[in-house]
Amino acid sequence: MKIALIPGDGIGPDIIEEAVKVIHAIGEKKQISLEFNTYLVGGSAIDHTGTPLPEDTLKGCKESDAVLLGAVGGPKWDTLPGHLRPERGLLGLRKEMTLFANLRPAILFPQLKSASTLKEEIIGAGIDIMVVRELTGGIYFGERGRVEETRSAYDIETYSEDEIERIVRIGFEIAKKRKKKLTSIDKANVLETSRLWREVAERVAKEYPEIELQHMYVDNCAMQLIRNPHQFDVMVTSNMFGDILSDEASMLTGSLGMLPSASLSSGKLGMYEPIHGSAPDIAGQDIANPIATILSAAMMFRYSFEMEAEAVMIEQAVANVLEDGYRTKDIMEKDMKLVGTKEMGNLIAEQIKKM
Ligand SMILES: NC(=O)c1ccc[n+]([C@@H]2O[C@H](COP(=O)([O-])OP(=O)(O)OC[C@H]3O[C@@H](n4cnc5c(N)ncnc54)[C@H](O)[C@@H]3O)[C@@H](O)[C@H]2O)c1
Ligand SMILES: CC(C)[C@H](C(=O)O)[C@@H](O)C(=O)O
Ligand SMILES: [Mg+2]
Repeated sequence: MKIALIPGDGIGPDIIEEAVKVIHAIGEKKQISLEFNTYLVGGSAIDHTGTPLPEDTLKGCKESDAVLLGAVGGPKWDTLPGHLRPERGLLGLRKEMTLFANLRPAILFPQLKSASTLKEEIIGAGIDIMVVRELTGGIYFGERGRVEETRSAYDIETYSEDEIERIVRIGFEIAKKRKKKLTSIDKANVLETSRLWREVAERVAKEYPEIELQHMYVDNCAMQLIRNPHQFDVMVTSNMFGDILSDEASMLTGSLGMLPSASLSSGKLGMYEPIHGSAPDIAGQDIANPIATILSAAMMFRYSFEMEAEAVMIEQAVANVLEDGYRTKDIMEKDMKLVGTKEMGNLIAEQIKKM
């Protein structure tokens, strides 16, 4: 398996190093031959090549079986003009690789029940929501600009019927394998793109009579997620709404440092990335939680390599380490054992070796 690594900026290199340890542990255990190649995207790419998305990165990623990315961005590059921002490198990579479907599972490990922002009586049996975020369209990719005479700026949201249909279908297909409930989130009381989104979702729903489709406005959804997260099984939504709602959902599971993601195309090639950013405030201090990235590696085995047993092995290793009481700072609680980024990675890799 050929894996492209993009450590990126801030805590990116630290968390990728730990995920690589875990992937190696699986490789050794299951005798899988692994080839890693490292590429630049984001701030580090700007520093070395002058552009946030170098050509050889794009080529290398397209020629790999999967891409594992840490995070990009940071204050060092904040004053650069928009087109040179590190984040544009990441957006460009997703677009060039047609990674239109971003799966962001928000799952609460039972060991972290008291780290969740939810009250114990609301958590009940646990949290398991799949956020399906459209990733290559909408306002993040629309026309944008400034009108200097009027000191104004604009960002345009556009969605075509085809773009909506392909992501909504992914939502239905995932719901089919889960609890058969799909919530489509929009702002159809205001936005024309959302009105089209709803029409398309309704049309596609006719092909999935076994799935219960519900529409919800995004503002209400932000509140319902905290009030009663159990009403959700699969959520499907636009690029920007999915970005925001998935960060919100992460706190139900204890920390932003716990949430992985898979960015998928219609083929097997995918990119796997934690949902959090480069966390400049804690970079280089050995305190970042590497679990979101390690769980993203599990998703890589599941979706790009179609190795479900290996994916489950990684998830089980994470659960075992949490069960043994080890915690990074962001999920630390009374009577637990505080460990750093590296130690957490070592513990999870050791669990795999013991399995
Ligand atoms: N996918 C990506 O590469 C990505 C995603 C989001 C933000 N960003 C970029 O990252 C930079 C910082 O953005 P931000 O501060 O708004 O968001 P962030 O996600 O980097 O951090 C938000 C907060 O969560 C904490 N946090 C994040 N990941 C953590 C982890 N693994 N363990 C422990 N704590 C963690 C941070 O310390 C911070 O307090 C910006 O340049 C932003 O554009 C990149
Ligand atoms: C950094 C940014 C471009 C990115 C996004 O908006 O997709 C991030 O917030 C994420 O959630 O992966
Ligand atoms: Mg985000």
